[in-house]
Amino acid sequence: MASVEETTTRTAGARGLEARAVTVTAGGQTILRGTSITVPVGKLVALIGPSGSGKSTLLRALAGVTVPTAGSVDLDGHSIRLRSTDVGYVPFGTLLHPELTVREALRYAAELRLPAGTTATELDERVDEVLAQLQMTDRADHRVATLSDGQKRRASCGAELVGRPPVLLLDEPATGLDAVLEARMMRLLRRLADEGRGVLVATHATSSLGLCDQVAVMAPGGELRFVGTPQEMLTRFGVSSYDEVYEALDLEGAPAMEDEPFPDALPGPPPAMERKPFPPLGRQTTALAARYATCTWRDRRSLAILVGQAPIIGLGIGLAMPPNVFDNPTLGPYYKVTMCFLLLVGAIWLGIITACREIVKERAIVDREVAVGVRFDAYLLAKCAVLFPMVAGQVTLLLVAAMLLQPIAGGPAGFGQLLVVCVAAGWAAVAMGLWLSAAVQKPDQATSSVPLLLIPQLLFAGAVIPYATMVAPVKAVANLMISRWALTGMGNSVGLDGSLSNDFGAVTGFEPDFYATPMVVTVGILVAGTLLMLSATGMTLDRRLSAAR
Ligand SMILES: Nc1ncnc2c1ncn2[C@@H]1O[C@H](COP(=O)(O)OP(=O)(O)OP(=O)(O)O)[C@@H](O)[C@H]1O
Repeated sequence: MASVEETTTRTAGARGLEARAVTVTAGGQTILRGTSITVPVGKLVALIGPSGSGKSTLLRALAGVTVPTAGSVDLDGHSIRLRSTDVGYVPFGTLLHPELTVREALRYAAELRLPAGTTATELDERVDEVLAQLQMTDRADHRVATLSDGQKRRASCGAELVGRPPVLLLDEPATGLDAVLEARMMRLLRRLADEGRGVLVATHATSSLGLCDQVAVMAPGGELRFVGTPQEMLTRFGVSSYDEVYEALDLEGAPAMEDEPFPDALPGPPPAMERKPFPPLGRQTTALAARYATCTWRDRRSLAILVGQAPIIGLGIGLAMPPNVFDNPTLGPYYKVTMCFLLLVGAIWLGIITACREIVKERAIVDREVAVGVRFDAYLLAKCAVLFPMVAGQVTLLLVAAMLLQPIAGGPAGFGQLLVVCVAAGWAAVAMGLWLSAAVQKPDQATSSVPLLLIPQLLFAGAVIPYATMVAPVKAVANLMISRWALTGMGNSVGLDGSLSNDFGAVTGFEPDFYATPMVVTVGILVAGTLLMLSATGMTLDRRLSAAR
C-alpha cells in the first residue's frame, strides 16, 4: 500500500502522466496489453473504445489504483506509486454522500485533501473557487441526493478538484446524460484542461470529441490501437464520423500501433519532488467524524429504526419477565440471571447491528479517500466517535425501558453499575460490528453474517448453559466472549454473587463465584476486548486496502 505517512509528494511545474507498456492481467486473462500513453498538462485526451476493451482498467492503472503486471506509470517523472495521492480520479458513479449538500461534500473533501496548515478560510475559498469552476454555485446548498445525474458527476469531479491535482482521470462522466448535458460536461473538461491540468476522459459519447486535443482508441482485448488528434483518427481509420471508428475497429486490417510503441516523452525535465504535509490525524478524524455524524443525523429513517428499537426491546424484556424480578423473594435467582442475560443480549445486538454496515456501505469512498492520503485509523476513530455515544444512548434507552417495568434493587447506584457494564458490552459489540463491516464485501453480507457473531455470544455467556457446567476447553472459549464477562459484571451489579447459594449452584450450575469478579475487572476486560477488536478491524482494513492497490 502507498504510504499514508504524514507527507505527500507534490511538484511545482507539473508535466503530466506517462504510461509505458502497461500490461494488466486479472483472473488469468490479459485485460490490458502493453499500453503506452501520455496525458500532458494542459491537454484534454479522450479514451474511447467498445465496452469491455479495457478503458476502466487503463484508468485504474494510470491512477495508481491498480498495480500493473508489467510496465510503468509516472507522474511528472516519478512513479505513480509515490504520486497516486496527486492524481484526481473520478471512477464511474458518484463517490459523494447523498445526505450532504454539495458545499458540505466539497468542504469535507478539501479538509481531507489539502495540506496541513490550510486555514478554514482558505478551505472555504477553495470550495467556492471549485463551485464556480463547475458552474455549480447556485446548487451549492442542495443535497447531493437531489441533484440530477449530470450535476452529481460534476460534483464528484469537484471533490477531486479541490485537491488541485495536476492530472484528472474520469471514467465515463457523460454516460446516461442527454446530448446537451454531455456537451456541457465535455466543455467543462476542456476548460479544466485549458487551466493547466492534464485531463483523460474515458467515454462512449463521441459527439464532443472535436473538443479534445487527442483521442486514444482501445480495441477489444485491451489493445491501444491509436492515439492522435480527432482529425488524424478519422483519416487513420478511413471514416468520416467518430461513431464509424467503432465499426472500423471490428474490421480486419484496422490500424495497429506496433510501429509506434511509445509516445513522445513529455517535454522538459522532471521537476523535483516537494514534500508537503498531509492533514494531521486529528484534523482528518474531526472532519470524518463531523461528516459521519451529519450523514447519520440526516438519514432520519435509519436512525429512528436503530434508536427506536432499543426501548422496544427493553419494554419487551420487562413485560415478558414475571413482575419485580430483582426484588421478589418468591422468585428464585434464576430469573435475575435470565433478566441480566436478556438485557445483555439486547446491548450486544444493538452494538453489532448499529455498526455492521458502517464501513462496508462506504467502501468505495473509503478506498478513494485512503488513496488520496486519508489515514484508515482516522476513519476508524471517526466511526467510534459517533457510534460509541450513539450505542451508549441506545443501551441507556434499553435499560431505562426495562427498568420502568422491572425496577432494580439498589436504586440509581445499582442502575448505574448495570448501565456501565451494558454500555461497555455495547461498545465491544460495536468493535465486533466494525470488524465485520471491514471484512465483508457488501452491506448485505454484513447483515446476514450478524448471527455468526451473535450466536456464540448467546451460547457461551454462561446463562443458557451455566459456566460451571462447561468442560475446560469450552470454558476457555467462553472466556474469549464479551457476553461471559458482561454477564459476570451485570450479575455482580444486581448482587447475584450474594444471592446465589452454593446449594442452588450445585443443582443448577449457576454458582455465586461466577459473579464474584469485581466490576472494575470485568469492565477492564470488556474495554481491552474492545481495543483488541478495533485493532483487528484496523488490520483487516489495512490488509484489504493494501490488496486493492
Ligand atoms: N478484476 C477482474 N478480473 C477479471 N476480469 C476483469 C477484471 N476487471 C475487468 N475485467 C475484464 O477486463 C475487460 C475490460 O474491462 P474494463 O472494465 O476495463 O472495460 P471498459 O472498456 O471500461 O468497459 P465499459 O466501457 O463497459 O466500462 C472486461 O472483459 C472485463 O470483464
